[in-house]
This record gives sequence, C-alpha cells and structure tokens, in this order.
Amino acid sequence: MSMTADYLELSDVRVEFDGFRAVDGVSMTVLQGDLRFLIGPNGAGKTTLVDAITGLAKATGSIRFGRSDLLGRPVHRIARLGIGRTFQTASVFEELSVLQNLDIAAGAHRGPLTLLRARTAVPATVEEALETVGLAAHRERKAGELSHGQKQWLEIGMLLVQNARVLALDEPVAGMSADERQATGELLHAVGADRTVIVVEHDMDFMRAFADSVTVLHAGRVLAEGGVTDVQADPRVQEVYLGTSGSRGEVA
Ligand SMILES: Nc1ncnc2c1ncn2[C@@H]1O[C@H](COP(=O)(O)OP(=O)(O)OP(=O)(O)O)[C@@H](O)[C@H]1O
Repeated sequence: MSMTADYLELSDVRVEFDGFRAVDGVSMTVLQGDLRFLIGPNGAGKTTLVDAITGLAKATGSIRFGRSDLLGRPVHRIARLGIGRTFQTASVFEELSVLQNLDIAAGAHRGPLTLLRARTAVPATVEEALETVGLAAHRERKAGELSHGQKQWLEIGMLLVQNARVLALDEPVAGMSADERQATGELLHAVGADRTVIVVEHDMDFMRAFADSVTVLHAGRVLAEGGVTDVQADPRVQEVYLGTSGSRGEVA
C-alpha cells in the first residue's frame, strides 16, 4: 500500500462542441476515500466531464491523477493508468458467464501467451472481486440473466480486476430496487475506501444517504461544492433545481 493517498485534480477543464461550452472551466479535487457525488440538472456537463477525465472528450486545462497527466492521452493509456468508468447502460458480455466477464476484464493486463495458457484456478484478483461485488454465488450464471443491479455490480467488478484506482460511475443506481440501492451504496463505500470514486447521479435520496461530498455542476461550471447538508442548503443550488422542473431534480 502506498503511503500517500491518491487524488484526482482537475483545473480549469473546458470541453467545447462546435463552440458550445459543455464544460466551462471546472476545477475540483477528489481525494481517495472521499466518495464524491457529481450532481446537476440535465445538460449540466456531468457526463462530458467524466468523458474528459477518461479521454473520450477532447478537453483543455489540466487533469492529473497523482503524478500522471491524463489530459491529451489516448483512452487506452488513461485506462491503463487506472482510470475506470461505467456507463449508464451496463456494458457486460451478456452471453458470457459472470466469471468469464471478469476474466476478460482481468486479461486486459495479461499478455497474449498468458491468455492462451489453460487455466485451472480462478485468479485471486477475480475471486476477490466476486466477493466484493457480491456475485460469488452467481459466478457461473450468464451475465444476461443478471438483474439490472447485478450487471452494474459486475461492471464495477470488472473495473476492480483491472486495478482501477479511479472509478467514475454514471448513474449507477438508475433502475435499481431499494435493496439494490442500499447494497450499491455500501459497495461504493467499500471500494471507495482506498480508491477515488466519482458518482454521477440524479437520485437525491441515494446521494443524501451515501455521499461524503458533492460537486454541483450547472451550465458547465461548478455551482457549489461541499458536504451534503451545506450543498442542499445553498440557495443557488435550490434555485437551479427548482428552475428545472421534474422529479429528477429535487434536492430539498
Ligand atoms: N457530442 C456532443 N456534441 C454536441 N453537444 C454535446 C455532445 N455531448 C454533450 N453535448 C451537450 O453538452 C451539454 C452537457 O451534456 P452532458 O451529457 O455532459 O450533461 P449531463 O449533465 O451529463 O446531463 P444528463 O444529466 O442529462 O446526463 C448538453 O447541452 C449536451 O447537449
């Protein structure tokens, strides 16, 4: 274990689409062990910011993870530096078993010869990930047969076997049952203890229950940042959420 905690540091990050500033000068620091929620109304730039961190969106400014500069690197290099993400729709191989999905994810770090070698035992990292995400009893099931929540956990497991140090999760509890939400919140705290986790979420009950800290984006900028109570009490945050109709936006 390293003596110094990892952290993700964004400074004046901007992303433009044909002159439209989807992310307009965002600076924020996320420390290891600080479960950070990224909230904001539709179109605030949350997903685009995660795209910038993971290299999918071309950005300017500075994005650093520990000593590594992420900005400008290709997607696969950023992934190899330990930056992992999930998408709103789980992207697991439905026809393969839970174990096979984890194996493939783990294989991303192995050479081609290792993959060809016949394997008799489940690697320790895969076994550990199965336990952590609560899918040990489902290892032989086809991923396509899993519940929506279980697929999300499998995806998190796939990031764990890839040794992701940063996890950016896009609406992880959308469509989950109450029990699955609770289990997911506990899982995020468990994996977040020694990793840097950013959760993009519209579910305010989930945010209140599990966030350590919150960054509120609005129109591509940081509107507020801090603990859940402070952010909720911030009149600017309330105004933004009340101004955008719909149950998804309720903060109070
Ligand atoms: N590839 C793109 N080309 C042009 N505009 C884009 C592109 N991707 C996103 N945008 C725009 O950038 C803005 C931010 O979008 P983004 O998806 O990051 O917001 P968000 O906060 O994640 O919203 P939501 O909560 O609805 O997912 C929106 O106005 C969106 O239309």
